[in-house]
Amino acid sequence: MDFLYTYETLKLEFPLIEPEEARFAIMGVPFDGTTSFKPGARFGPTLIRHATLNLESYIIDYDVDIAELPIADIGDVAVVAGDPRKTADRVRETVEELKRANPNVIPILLGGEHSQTLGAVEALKPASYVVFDAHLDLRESYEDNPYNHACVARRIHELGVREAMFGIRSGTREEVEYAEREGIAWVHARDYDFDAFVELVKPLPEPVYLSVDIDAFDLSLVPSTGTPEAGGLRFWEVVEAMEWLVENKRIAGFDIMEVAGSELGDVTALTAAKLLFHFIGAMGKEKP
Ligand SMILES: N=C(N)NCCCCNCCCN
Ligand SMILES: [Mn+2]
Ligand SMILES: [Mn+2]
Repeated sequence: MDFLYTYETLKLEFPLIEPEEARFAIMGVPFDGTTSFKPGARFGPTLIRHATLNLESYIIDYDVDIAELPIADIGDVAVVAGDPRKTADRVRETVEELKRANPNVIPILLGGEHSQTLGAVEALKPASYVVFDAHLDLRESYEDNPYNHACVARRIHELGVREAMFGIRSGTREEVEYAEREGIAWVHARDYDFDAFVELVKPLPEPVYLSVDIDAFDLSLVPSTGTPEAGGLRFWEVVEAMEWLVENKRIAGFDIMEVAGSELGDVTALTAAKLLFHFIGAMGKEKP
């Protein structure tokens, strides 16, 4: 099917199907118009798709071959350079088109700045937002723009979506106070463990939107990202949390954001690609 705002890109290497028939629909959002520190998020979606070429489609952990699952790739959303709100509007409209064509499909965004998660959340209207991130992203505005990537969790909270954040190690005093005042739960990367995750996420209402800002991981795994921060989470810590969510909660959508870089085979994209395959594999295992 055709979408108003997407265009064709590099695809995964195994056969894909049309979005109308798919259980998962991958879409790239190559937006980096408000990147504050390290550039290259516009290449994130392409770098992640390219990095998947290195991976087996058979996921050894789950005895699932994701090449046998119904996956679509609808390409990349055409961005409005420098305008995160207009681009997120296109993301929202694209996800709405997708859900109209196939109400059961789970959109998977590859980004691209975290600002773009807002468009998907607006379209999907989840009850809860679970996010792995180094940053609180609770600013009222950043660099004169309320739709900057550093404000995305605040905009989502304002929609009435319940939030829980993990891997946090950066924010302003105002953001910390806002979280406290608004009852937004977050766990510092230093304090993170599986039990802390389950305790906070268990009571959350469904469906849940799961967002992974790639900078949540330890810097050694994700050197190419917009605002890198030392001291993050291990790969399997995030995978184990994701597995619990997939087993225990209805998932509305998933994204892997803030992947940047300028070289094929970048470590960051390899981390993101493996996480992507594990998400699809875990979903394929749990709910056939
Ligand atoms: N959500 C985010 N990614 N926030 C990070 C914003 C950039 C903070 N720079 C502060 C630099 C002060 N010298
Ligand atoms: Mn971040
Ligand atoms: Mn973020």
